[in-house]
Amino acid sequence: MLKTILETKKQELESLELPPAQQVTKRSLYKALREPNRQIGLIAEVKKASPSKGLIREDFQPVEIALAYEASGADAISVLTDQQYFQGHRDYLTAIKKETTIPIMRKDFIIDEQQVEESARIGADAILLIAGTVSDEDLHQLYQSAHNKGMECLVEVHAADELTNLLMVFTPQLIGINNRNLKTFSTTLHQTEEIAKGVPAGTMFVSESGIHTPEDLIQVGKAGASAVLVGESLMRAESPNLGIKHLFGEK
Ligand SMILES: O=C(O)c1ccccc1NCC(=O)[C@H](O)[C@H](O)COP(=O)(O)O
Repeated sequence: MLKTILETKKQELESLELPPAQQVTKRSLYKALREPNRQIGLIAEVKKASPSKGLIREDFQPVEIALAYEASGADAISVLTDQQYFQGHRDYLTAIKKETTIPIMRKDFIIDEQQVEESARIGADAILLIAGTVSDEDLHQLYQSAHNKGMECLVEVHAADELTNLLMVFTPQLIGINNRNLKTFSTTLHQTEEIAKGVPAGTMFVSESGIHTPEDLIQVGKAGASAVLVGESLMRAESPNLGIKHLFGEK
């Protein structure tokens, strides 16, 4: 699936039109996750659909969802901007940025410098970079470019060897461990437990995907996760607020 998505991204790049730059202040994702509202930080994801689950939330009002996430104590928001596979849009991120006060991360498949510039122009405070989508050297270039434009990065890995190879090139300030197998779409939190062993001491990491319950939070927290990135379980909840309360075991 990842290969298919990347082929689509390359085609989209051929006709990418950069938007005018938004005059916005940058908010620090790193700072927000160093000082989370709860014992473990939450990046709440605005996610209408996905390749693994199809349509997740029919009543999809991205700004209202983001505002409810913020009001419920999320430390940051992840916004899917891929249209073809997730029914996202870059305009959702711009609109959410204007109405919120917490860091907004662009969740897309960023493989080219033009997409980094586009991310800055639409108002992203941070971008997701995914190991294995480009060479680790090119990933480092994109990482440095994002920082030069005032943005931060969540650098995501899906396997222990991916992390080992990445760390031979650079050490990201924030690492994401994705529990989802992008070939089978299955998720297991054992991914976090295993890959976390290779995260350098002092480097924050986020456990992503397949997180639904307070027990899941405890499990990845014990593995050392500073934060979690959660989409589906919050988007399927009756309301984002109730979804977050359920996730943290709050009344
Ligand atoms: O979610 C998918 O089906 C998917 C398929 C292929 C590549 C990426 C995919 N998801 C992106 C993500 O990493 C998740 O949206 C994010 O970690 C939240 O996961 P979840 O809480 O399980 O919705």
